[in-house]
Amino acid sequence: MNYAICQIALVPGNPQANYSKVEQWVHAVMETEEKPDILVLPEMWTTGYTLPDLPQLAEHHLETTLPFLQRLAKQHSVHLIGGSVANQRDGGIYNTALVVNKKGELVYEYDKAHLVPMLNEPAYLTEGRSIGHVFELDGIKMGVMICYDLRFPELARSLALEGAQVLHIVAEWPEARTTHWQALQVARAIENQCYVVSSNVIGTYDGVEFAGSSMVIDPWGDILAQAGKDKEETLLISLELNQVPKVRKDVPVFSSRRSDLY
Ligand SMILES: NC(=O)CCC(=O)C(=O)O
Repeated sequence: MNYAICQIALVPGNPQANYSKVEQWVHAVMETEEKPDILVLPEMWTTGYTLPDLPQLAEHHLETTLPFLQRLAKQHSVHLIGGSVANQRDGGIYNTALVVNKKGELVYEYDKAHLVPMLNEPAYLTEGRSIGHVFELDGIKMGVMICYDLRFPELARSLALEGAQVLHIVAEWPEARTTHWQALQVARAIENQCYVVSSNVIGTYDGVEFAGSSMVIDPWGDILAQAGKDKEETLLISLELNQVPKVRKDVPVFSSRRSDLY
């Protein structure tokens, strides 16, 4: 399964500029020889972290991003892990991840369950009311977690128990905690024996510098690819999904679990 992972600098508070950047990126990446099957976008990529302005900037019920991604998915026949966007609904603003398959169908939608206090999300956003579940693309079970969710092993484990072979992390993770960003992703890959694929942003907003360092980690915990910390970049990589059952057989963590104890 060929992946293209997007690491960009967002234009804060300017959805039109970000749609245009992402559209150009999609067209460019679909012209590469790798012909990706799946593209991955970062967190809150339409607006960036302009939280106080979200009542004016956030779309309603994914009314702009969903048709935008559906059009690109169909045009290029590519699956889109569409990052997340600020999404107004039911009187709140959610940080909502969305996945669109290559036919342009919305196959998954998830509201960030763990809002990040260090970026003041709880003051402006509404937390999701359910944990994520797996979805399927080309018959492969997968999951999405949004940035701070990475710190909660319960979510990753629950997705793995549902059969996820790939966990996607869509993020705007700050540079100040780069050590955690890397270590937690490697940990989630090792403990769940699955691929971890992340898309983070670069640049600075409101005094917060973002870490870049988007990553791909295999089910053994080896880092297969990692972007730089301060430049826009695309990671192009092919995942060997048969590695997942192989690692799970060699180190049979799932059958050693004591679900009678916890
Ligand atoms: N956007 C985020 O959720 C950032 C998470 C973060 O800063 C952290 O976990 O540290």
